[in-house]
Amino acid sequence: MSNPDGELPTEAKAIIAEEEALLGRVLASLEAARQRGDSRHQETQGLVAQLQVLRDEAATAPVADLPHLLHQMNQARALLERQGTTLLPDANAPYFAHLRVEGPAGIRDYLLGRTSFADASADVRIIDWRFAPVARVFYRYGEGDSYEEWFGERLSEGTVEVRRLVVIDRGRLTRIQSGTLVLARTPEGSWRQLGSGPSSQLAGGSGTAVRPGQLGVGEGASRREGSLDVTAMLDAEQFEAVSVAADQPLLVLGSAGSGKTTVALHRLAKIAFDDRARYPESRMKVIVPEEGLARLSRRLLAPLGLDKVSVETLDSWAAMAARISFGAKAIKLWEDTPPLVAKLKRHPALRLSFAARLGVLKSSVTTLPQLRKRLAEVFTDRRFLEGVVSRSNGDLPLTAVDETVRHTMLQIATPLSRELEGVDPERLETLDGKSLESDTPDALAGTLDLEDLPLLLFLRFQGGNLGAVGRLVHVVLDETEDFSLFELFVVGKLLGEARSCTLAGDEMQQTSTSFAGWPAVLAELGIRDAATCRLQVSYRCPRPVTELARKVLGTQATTAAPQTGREGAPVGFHHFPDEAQAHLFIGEALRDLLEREPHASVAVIASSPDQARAFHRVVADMSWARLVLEGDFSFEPGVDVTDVDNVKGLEFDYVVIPDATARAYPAHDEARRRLHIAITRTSHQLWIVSAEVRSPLLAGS
Ligand SMILES: Nc1ncnc2c1ncn2[C@@H]1O[C@H](COP(=O)(O)OP(=O)(O)OP(=O)(O)O)[C@@H](O)[C@H]1O
Repeated sequence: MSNPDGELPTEAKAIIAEEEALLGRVLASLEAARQRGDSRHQETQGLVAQLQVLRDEAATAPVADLPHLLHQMNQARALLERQGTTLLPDANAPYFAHLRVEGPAGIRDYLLGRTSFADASADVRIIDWRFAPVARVFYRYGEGDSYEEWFGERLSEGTVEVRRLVVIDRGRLTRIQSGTLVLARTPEGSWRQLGSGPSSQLAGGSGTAVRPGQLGVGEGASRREGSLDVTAMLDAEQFEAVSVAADQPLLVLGSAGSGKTTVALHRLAKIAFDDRARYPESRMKVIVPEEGLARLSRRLLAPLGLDKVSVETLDSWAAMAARISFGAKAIKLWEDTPPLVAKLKRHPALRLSFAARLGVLKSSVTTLPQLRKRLAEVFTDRRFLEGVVSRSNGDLPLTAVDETVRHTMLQIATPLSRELEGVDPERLETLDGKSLESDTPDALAGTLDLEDLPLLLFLRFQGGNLGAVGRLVHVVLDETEDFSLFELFVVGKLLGEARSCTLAGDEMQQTSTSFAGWPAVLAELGIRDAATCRLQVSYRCPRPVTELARKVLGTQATTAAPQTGREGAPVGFHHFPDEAQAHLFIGEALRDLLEREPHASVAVIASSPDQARAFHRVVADMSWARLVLEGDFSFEPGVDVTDVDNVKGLEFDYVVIPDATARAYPAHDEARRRLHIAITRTSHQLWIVSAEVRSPLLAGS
């Protein structure tokens, strides 16, 4: 539904006029501030003006209100002291929400933004969403609600008169959302009213008018700079979680797309802002399992003002921590550990076996060569490994013992190059110029597996400490269900006694069977009293997608179904006799889609890198097609051809699963979770394509 400007209801026209006038006032006020001097000076002026307003209020306020006003003045003063690096609000997008309250001081308009600014003479108040007490009113109450909030020592009561989300793009108002009323400016400059209802509450909204067999619902037809800022959209439950005291460990649980990453990163922003001295950015860290999510997290942190916080993948973090801890310039790593060996080395059963052997493992041995030797003894000790397998309750097969011993023997063998020391180097090259070791088991000699690093750090800690690895004041672990207990142990030691951390996770998205459960995760980190929040609303996926995702999970769905208010296009199922036909069909559909919707973000999520490569050949010559197998997503419009292991935590307008076959996704718990992850990356429309034998997980769909 859309109305041209002239046909807008009177109420809508009044809202647009009011918001335009407000923005005009803000921009004029900012321009005046800018002209009065450099922005730093003006920020000072803004805060000084704010202080002046508070002081004026204090002069006439009842005695009972004074503590509250003094509290606010103190905070403004603290801001003044630390505002050496803060600037005026960005005139391109100075705020993202408008709140009008009728309270003890009469009617007041507040604008929520990322940098505070006040101009009393122009009646302009931009407040920082992280800091201003009144921001709580915005996040906790709806339009027309009466509110009661403690600001410092004072109970403030009033009514929320206006609560609107706005998008300002390059200094121009482009979107207003007031309850279910959504108004958007067209590229031609007129205003139209978009469909009402919960579907329009997400970025871009979603259409349901899809022709059968056609991919695309119009989301990528034009550029989307004008989408609502998620900071403005945090729901009351999410804001509550963001506001949990910094020294309280917080576990954020929820189904795919419920906003766990959003909450964890906003909490980080709030903690950094509230107490910069205690929580400097340089000593906070975000650790995630995959490169793609690391890149996305960096992109999300930048607008929150946290570009200095380091975001690392588990592997790069462990490699760096090990190098620092052991004072080693480089550690020769083998990144292609056989899957079964990797599974054993990350399994909770190994942690239990280590615990049982700690008496033997505990010693003053702390150097890398010594600990490496100790680890090699463990991984060639069949009796010990059989114990691990039996502790895994059938999760690890007995063949894991042989594989681990064989792999370890090759790693501890003397590298061929050392054995052949003194021999003419030219004679040690093969005909194609490679070294004698490459591509042979000898290449393994002298290497460690990536999975060994947390184990070595664990062992090193038993001997005393972790050496020079820097302490952390707060850490965000995202997709925590994929961290091994050894990794968690090391993180716990780096956090020290304070244990200030945010753990985001969803047990239904574990990609291996090594998840030991949330109590074990907390215990390993040394946390006894975590606050827990379980996010209830699925924001990313429309209803047809969440419903299919639940069905695919089957008995693996361990929690209640999330609420999902958003309708959307039905899931498209397409089956072909053979793979070549399926690929051709998808290729054509993508070409057609990208012609109609050049700004769409699409993922073709295959079950494995080989399958991704196979499909990519079909579209390789298209400028919009990218093969992404190492998490190197660009987040640009176009098609990313990738595999399930790359996409955790990410989202795309359109998702195509090209190989929903019985081979790729058999009736197996791990396959259920993997298919569920691929499915839930969808923001707007999902296609499931299969050839030959269809996956049994889709039976009845
Ligand atoms: N309150 C909200 N209103 C509207 N959109 C929201 C809200 N909270 C989060 N979102 C959006 O929902 C999407 C999913 O959020 P996010 O990635 O944080 O979820 P997640 O739980 O971490 O997902 P996953 O389990 O897949 O990692 C994002 O596009 C985010 O901007």
